[in-house]
Amino acid sequence: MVKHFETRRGVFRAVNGVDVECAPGTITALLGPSGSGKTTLLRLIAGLEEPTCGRVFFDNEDITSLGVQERDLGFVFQGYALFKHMTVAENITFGPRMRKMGIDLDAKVEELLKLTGLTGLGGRYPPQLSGGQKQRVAVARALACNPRLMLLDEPFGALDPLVRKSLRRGLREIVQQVGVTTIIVTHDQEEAWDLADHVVIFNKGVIEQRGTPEEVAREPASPFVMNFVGDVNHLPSHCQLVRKMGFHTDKPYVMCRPSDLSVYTNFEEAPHAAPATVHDKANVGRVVRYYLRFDDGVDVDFAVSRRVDEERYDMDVGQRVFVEAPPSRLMGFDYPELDGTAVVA
Ligand SMILES: Nc1ncnc2c1ncn2[C@@H]1O[C@H](COP(=O)(O)OP(=O)(O)OP(=O)(O)O)[C@@H](O)[C@H]1O
Repeated sequence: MVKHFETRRGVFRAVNGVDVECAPGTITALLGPSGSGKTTLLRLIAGLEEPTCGRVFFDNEDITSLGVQERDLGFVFQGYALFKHMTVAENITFGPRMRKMGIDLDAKVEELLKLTGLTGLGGRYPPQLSGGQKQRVAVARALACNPRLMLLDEPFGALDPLVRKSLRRGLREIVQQVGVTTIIVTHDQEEAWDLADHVVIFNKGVIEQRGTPEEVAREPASPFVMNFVGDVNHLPSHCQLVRKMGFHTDKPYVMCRPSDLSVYTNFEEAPHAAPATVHDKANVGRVVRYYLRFDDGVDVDFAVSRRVDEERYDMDVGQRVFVEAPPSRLMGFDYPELDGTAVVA
């Protein structure tokens, strides 16, 4: 799929040759920085945007020339786009009524209210609902026509973190029960990781990596993905730690995850480790975060759960420590490789 936009500054390559396949009944998350082309791809799949070139298939059926209404899709938009002057039940049955589906509408409403945990709220109007309830109405409405594919664009954007978390779990259960193939656009990694069977990492209109959340987290395919997915330390590649670990790269910097560091409090335990001093310590919720400063002045973050900290570390500011990082978990990079800013040509 390719989508170029003509702009006053030149041709904007919003989607620049991507190929995505979604297995039936699974959730695929399109994840990437702002402007990387996720929403544009969703709109191309939906038929809301015409491709510069490329095709969309449902199984072997080419649906590229079908209009939005003919594609059998369910949408959940960022702001939900509920009809304020209609009740929840009327919102849910809007699609089936328009399409004259000839189904038992009351039964459908009851089924979808139950599925989305909204039983009893069918008579309310959207302004009488909480943000989370509105979001669930939007999901119920998207499912009302038994779509072949459900598309969600930042569906939890406007909600507070706790509500988002519980709705995510709810959405996953709903998708599993209904078995509808789902594509969700998000820039929130936690959301993608919690929800998706597959994640597709976008950058500048192309795919940097795709795989299960575990695969992408364990084996990032590029510095961009490693930096985008999870915490990383950036170190000069000639620093003490990198040299002591015997890691060689022709790039000027090296990345390593705080969780991949091994920290020892006795020199005897790790005679080949790089010596450092605990420079600062912060309790962040259930995590204890240490800031370690190597003798060459380079700093790294090291984070452990509070439980592990109590059992194993409990280090004090000023304490000497000895740090190792497995070379297989280090990655050389240069800053331009991390840049997610889109290109105008
Ligand atoms: N109609 C258009 N004309 C010109 N440029 C467009 C048009 N639609 C989208 N773009 C540009 O294409 C790029 C990709 O946009 P898109 O909305 O797909 O990104 P995104 O990854 O979904 O980002 P976000 O997370 O911010 O929504 C953006 O820089 C956007 O400005």
